[in-house]
Amino acid sequence: MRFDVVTLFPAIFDGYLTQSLLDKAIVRGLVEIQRHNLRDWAEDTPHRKVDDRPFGGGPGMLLQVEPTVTCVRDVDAMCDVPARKILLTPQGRRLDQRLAEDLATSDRIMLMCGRYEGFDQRVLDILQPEEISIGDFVLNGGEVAAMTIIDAVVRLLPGVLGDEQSSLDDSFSRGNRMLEFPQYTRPREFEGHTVPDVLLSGDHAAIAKWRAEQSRVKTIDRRRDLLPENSKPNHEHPNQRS
Ligand SMILES: Nc1cc(-c2ccc3ccn(Cc4ccc(CN5CCCC5)cc4)c3c2)n[nH]1
Repeated sequence: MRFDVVTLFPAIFDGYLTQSLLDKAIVRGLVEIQRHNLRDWAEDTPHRKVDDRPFGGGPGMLLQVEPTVTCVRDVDAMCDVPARKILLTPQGRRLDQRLAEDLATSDRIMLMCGRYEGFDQRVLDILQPEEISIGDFVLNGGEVAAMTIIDAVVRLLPGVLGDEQSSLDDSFSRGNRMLEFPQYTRPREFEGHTVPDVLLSGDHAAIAKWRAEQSRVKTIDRRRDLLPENSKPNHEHPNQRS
């Protein structure tokens, strides 16, 4: 899979791209991440301006339609595979595991990271990107949201996580909607806190039963909304794919 990230701050991704899981996946050719600095498509030099004040007044600045549309079209044309265009915004469809699984089926994804007060509306009207939010809070730009999407998607790609780390039985994966059971490792006792005996018993049926019960109790306590009897569809954003 290839990600193309359009951003004013490509350096924000430096540390993230060298972290082990992603670095290994890139090295193994399972994923490719290309960054594109929107400022390289600015019309006028030397200021390389890509933002301007909103018509009608209001706070802050907006990213202008001309450099953005030109940039996205040029980036899209850099590779034969057309990119699934995603614009990060607080107003988008909420990212959840189902959407991450859907994104993981794409061959190429372009992540459009805005800054300031966002993009001129005509960027959305012309390019018709899918709009995705990572939660009901306002970040300072799209880059952290873009990294979140990359993180959630890359781990789902075949071969990225070793079999022993499979994402198959994550909470939320493949329709699983229960919270995780408590997990323990050595030592068996720490400051008087011990490991539940059942986990040391070697009785795999009893362990599975205990874990299922722990998940159920935790889910009822913290996220009743996840229980099958309470589930409701994730209302898709009007311009979202099905
Ligand atoms: N899930 C999620 C995604 C983002 C996100 C993504 C991209 C950008 C680009 C710029 N911003 C900052 C920003 C500032 C102001 C407004 C508009 N105002 C907010 C409250 C009243 C009107 C919107 C946005 C982003 C934020 N945040 N949270």
